[in-house]
Amino acid sequence: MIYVCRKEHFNAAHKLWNPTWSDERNFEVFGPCANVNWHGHNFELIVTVKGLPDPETGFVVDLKKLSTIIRRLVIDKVDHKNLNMDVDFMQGKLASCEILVMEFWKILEPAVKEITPQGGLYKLTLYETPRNFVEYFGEGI
Ligand SMILES: Nc1nc2c(c(=O)[nH]1)N=C([C@H](O)[C@H](O)COP(=O)(O)OP(=O)(O)OP(=O)(O)O)CN2
Repeated sequence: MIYVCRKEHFNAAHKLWNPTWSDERNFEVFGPCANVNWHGHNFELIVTVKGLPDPETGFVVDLKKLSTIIRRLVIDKVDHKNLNMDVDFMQGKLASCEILVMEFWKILEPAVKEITPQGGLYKLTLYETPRNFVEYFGEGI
């Protein structure tokens, strides 16, 4: 098996806030990430596709097609947006990296399968800052 990766970029605003908690509890748990007037990040999303190379193209997946799918289905919906307010699939959800990457998986997995007959989506890696990142393998959905 070969693992093929495509990295995309977006920037977005959010705040970490649990609406069932008091303001005090939110500030205590989330600190500056609960800033009422939001804060922003330069996110990096790495999509890893697993599969076997097609004997006629040598490709596990056409990276141009993969990039187009990621941009159309995910990046265009979150880039320069407020994740709490503007993004349909994040409505009513906590805007952490963990929740975000699980929602990305639900959207991308079927679309990646369509262009990767001999494989499929293997891993999503989401960098929120250069030092904070999460990895997701599609478990528990
Ligand atoms: N498990 C999670 N923990 C945290 C998340 C998250 O999504 N999942 N998010 C945040 C904040 O939104 C943000 O990432 C915090 O940024 P910051 O503390 O500034 O992190 P940096 O890497 O930029 O800065 P350091 O100085 O290296 O801490 C918090 N936790």
